[in-house]
Amino acid sequence: MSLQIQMLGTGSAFAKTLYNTSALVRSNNKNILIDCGHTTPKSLDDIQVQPDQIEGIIISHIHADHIGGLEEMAFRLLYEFNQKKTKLFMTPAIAAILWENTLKGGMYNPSDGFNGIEDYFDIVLLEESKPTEIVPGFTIELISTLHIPHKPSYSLFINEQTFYSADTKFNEELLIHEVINKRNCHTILHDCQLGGHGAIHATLAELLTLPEEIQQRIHLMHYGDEMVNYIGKTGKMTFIKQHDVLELPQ
Ligand SMILES: Nc1ccn([C@@H]2O[C@@H]3COP(=O)(O)O[C@H]3[C@H]2O)c(=O)n1
Ligand SMILES: [Zn+2]
Ligand SMILES: [Zn+2]
Repeated sequence: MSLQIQMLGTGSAFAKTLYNTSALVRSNNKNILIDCGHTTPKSLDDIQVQPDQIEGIIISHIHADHIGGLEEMAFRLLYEFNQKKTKLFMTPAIAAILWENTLKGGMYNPSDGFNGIEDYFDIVLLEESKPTEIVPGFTIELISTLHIPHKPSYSLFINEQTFYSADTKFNEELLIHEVINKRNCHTILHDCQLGGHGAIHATLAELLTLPEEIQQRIHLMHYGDEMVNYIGKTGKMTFIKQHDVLELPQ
């Protein structure tokens, strides 16, 4: 048994030199994506992983840097890979809006029988806050986060031991009580806005207020192109880079 996470991108929504923040989790030879932004298919191609090698995609929320690559993935599976489908793992709240609010514009094609999201993907609904083994050895729990008010968005616990924030405002209570005290996560992948104030993301200044023993567990992701100016200024936290691989505890 092994569990690895490889960052496909570590960039913010508007980064131009970094791919969108998303990750490839490998569990016992099954590949699962965490999010699929508009640059994710290119990043997968860089590491020579093809769409038909992806078992499924977990959706954290429906901003384009997290779901903008879904149309390409589905169309390539359909037209280049012999009508294969991949799974989409998401909560009912995301499922209720993903097709109508986003995918339908490009993918609605009734004359060929493509009327809805289930014509392109195998939908797997996940209950919020309920750990679910989605492939052998890989359990996720989706936790509602503070991102855009009234828009569903989720962080993930992986096997109750790793925290992947996706996009969220700084939430000290969640980090201390749920991530550290309750689950004692030793690996934390956290979004990081390098400057400005934290309207919808955790800022570096906010993350730096955490105790050092928590900071040393944190790998920063979802940062801007100006990251190079911040090397050495992140306390005990480190930047994870695109295509870096971490072995995760099981
Ligand atoms: N209230 C908001 C809403 C959005 N944004 C920017 O738009 C991006 C959408 O993707 P993201 O990765 O959530 O980051 C958001 C902000 O850059 C923002 O800066 N403020
Ligand atoms: Zn984002
Ligand atoms: Zn977002």
